[in-house]
Amino acid sequence: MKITLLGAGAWGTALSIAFAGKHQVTLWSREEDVAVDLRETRENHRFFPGYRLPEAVQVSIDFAAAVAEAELLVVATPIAGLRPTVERLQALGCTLPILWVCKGFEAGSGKLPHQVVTEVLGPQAICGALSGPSFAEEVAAGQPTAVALAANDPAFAREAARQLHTTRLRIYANDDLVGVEVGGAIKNVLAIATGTCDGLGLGLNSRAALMTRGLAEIARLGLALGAQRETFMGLAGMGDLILTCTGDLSRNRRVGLALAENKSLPQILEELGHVAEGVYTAREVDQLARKLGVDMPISAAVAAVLDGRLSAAQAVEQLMARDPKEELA
Ligand SMILES: NC(=O)c1ccc[n+]([C@@H]2O[C@H](COP(=O)([O-])OP(=O)(O)OC[C@H]3O[C@@H](n4cnc5c(N)ncnc54)[C@H](O)[C@@H]3O)[C@@H](O)[C@H]2O)c1
Ligand SMILES: O=P(O)(O)OC[C@H](O)CO
Repeated sequence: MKITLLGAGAWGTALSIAFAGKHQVTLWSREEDVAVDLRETRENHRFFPGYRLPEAVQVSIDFAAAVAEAELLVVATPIAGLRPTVERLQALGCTLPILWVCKGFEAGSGKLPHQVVTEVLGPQAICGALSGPSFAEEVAAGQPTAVALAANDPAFAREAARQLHTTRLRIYANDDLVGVEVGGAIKNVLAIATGTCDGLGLGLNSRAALMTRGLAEIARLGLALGAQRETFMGLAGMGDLILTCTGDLSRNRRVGLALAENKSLPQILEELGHVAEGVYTAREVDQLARKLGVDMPISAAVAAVLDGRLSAAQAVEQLMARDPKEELA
């Protein structure tokens, strides 16, 4: 299959390496210097140093040409880049099936990726999300990984999962697009919480409590948005939550660790050099939860710390000072 990846950050570059063994891959970069680097050195020194791009991967900065030669598009920008990217596709009259790999609620609108895509391209667009526990570095290195693929068309989800599946990257089709997107979005907020907790030295009990009660928050908001509870026990829910909350490769976890050192958010993001989606999604989740009347105290605390309304230590005290409640309420 001819696949064009739109976005040459860490994840787009890693996926182009993973897909290249089985498919004809084009990697489109919006930054010309990244494309030149990739062509000349076969390495993305800016976003993904240390991993070699196979010779077979074509590198392009020509958006229209990269789209024209594809049978499947994979949008690999952060969620902030999803709307502008699909608007460019719409302007080209593109009717190709589209997958996205970004995780989050769109800043400002609070929309999930599939809502953004169908708002721009219309409900007839065949599209879906590839999500789950997957650090770019490990996927590029060919380490065994399993993720979920959900779409607005279940037959497309199954076929795309079958096509993209390899012996290194297991892809499980899932019919619950909302659940897959919600799990991937909120785990980033909880990874910031867990990183902060670990950075403050609050111990392993705290980490387990945050992850477990965090999963309850994911499920509560997900169910309110129409997701299926079982999805949150799967790869895009608990799987990605475990990975991102405990793995130091996570950018979101590293934001939390740095917040515990009282570094300012601008400094943290500058040092990171990559997107940490939880920083933008925390506020959207907090607002959506309030609007829908869903109790999400951990996500609210993360939003308050990121906005400078609470210190990390104050957020912990506030969470622990809440009234007792029933676990399954
Ligand atoms: N890195 C990972 O391990 C990983 C794994 C799974 C999912 N993801 C998700 O994939 C998405 C991209 O992550 P990444 O690691 O590649 O980020 P990154 O910070 O490494 O790279 C971001 C890329 O997106 C491009 N970009 C940024 N804003 C854009 C815009 N407005 N329009 C077009 N392009 C834009 C940048 O030029 C760059 O190529 C995020 O939503 C992330 O949560 C990342
Ligand atoms: O580095 P993070 O925190 O953006 O996480 C990367 C992936 O989403 C993990 O599945």
